[in-house]
Amino acid sequence: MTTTMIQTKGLTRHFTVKKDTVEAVRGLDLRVAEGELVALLGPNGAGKSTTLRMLTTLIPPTSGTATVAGYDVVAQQREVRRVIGYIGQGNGAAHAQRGRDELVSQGRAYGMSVRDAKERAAELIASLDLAAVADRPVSSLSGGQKRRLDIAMGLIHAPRLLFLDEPSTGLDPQNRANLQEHILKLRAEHGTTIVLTTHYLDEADAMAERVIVIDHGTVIADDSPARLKADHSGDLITLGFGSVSDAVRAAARLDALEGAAVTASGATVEVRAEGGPRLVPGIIRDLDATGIAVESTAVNRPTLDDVFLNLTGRSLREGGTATDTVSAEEVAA
Ligand SMILES: Nc1ncnc2c1ncn2[C@@H]1O[C@H](COP(=O)(O)OP(=O)(O)OP(=O)(O)O)[C@@H](O)[C@H]1O
Repeated sequence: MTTTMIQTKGLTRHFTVKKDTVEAVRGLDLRVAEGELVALLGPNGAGKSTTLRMLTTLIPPTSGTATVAGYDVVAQQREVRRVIGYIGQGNGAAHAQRGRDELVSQGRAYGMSVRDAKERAAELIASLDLAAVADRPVSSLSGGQKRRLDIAMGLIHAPRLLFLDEPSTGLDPQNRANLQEHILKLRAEHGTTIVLTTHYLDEADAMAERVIVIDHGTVIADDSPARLKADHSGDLITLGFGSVSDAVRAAARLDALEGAAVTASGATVEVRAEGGPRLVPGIIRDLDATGIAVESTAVNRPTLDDVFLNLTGRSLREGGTATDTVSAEEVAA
């Protein structure tokens, strides 16, 4: 039996803006077990931050209930705060201070002795790779180093549960990869339960064993990235033809393929189906036999964006979001 770390029932939060009501979170039912690494994935405005802010006691729910480590987020705020670490969007430490001093002050604020706070700060500085910069003013740190310091601040009191709101927003790809590695290491070393929000598809895919997809304040899917992709999407086969009429004829023929969704656009036909790489040779042979030459092929694996598109009819992708698209050769390999 796994210990429940987070349990919400009908968790709801409304905001009133002028006379309008914004239903930021609508009746969320969630359970997160101790030790899980869960990503809340959704577009801007889906309700991810509002959910975290309720779970971290920063704002009360409009209705519904939530417990964290067995404590009620409304009635037992102090107990909840003792067991969690929260790294919001751009916490930003005081800039003239040295990172190490920031960490010790934060530890003291949690009631740690100076000695314990110093010891823990030194540990975190080492494990988050901050040794070279910990004694410099925070204002001189790079974005990636500041974000790692934010994480150290959230971890100073050794929380059992860490909330990370958009941990890598504003970081370049190298720093993002670096940060992800640090988070995974922390978890491996301390068994910390981690809940992070992200709208980076690749981040959710690479880090989380469980992805909770949120849209308009409700959960629309909840599973491992691999299962989500297998259940809600298929491979995308793109076929290129010499003419629009060939593409139209090919699409008509491919429509007969069981379990496949076919769309034609110009001289290109897209087929969404399971087991794409295995289907392609047969498709080429079949079309060839009916006098339609396939000029190019590509097979792309499904991404979490395809899952979201399939579930909502909209794309989650925003500018700069990486994909896990691979070429036909890689798929076949
Ligand atoms: N303090 C507030 N007052 C009014 N509306 C709010 C407030 N906070 C959030 N909202 C609204 O609630 C909805 C959910 O916002 P929330 O910040 O939770 O989304 P999100 O999924 O975290 O988005 P992002 O990825 O952009 O951070 C949005 O429509 C937002 O405008």
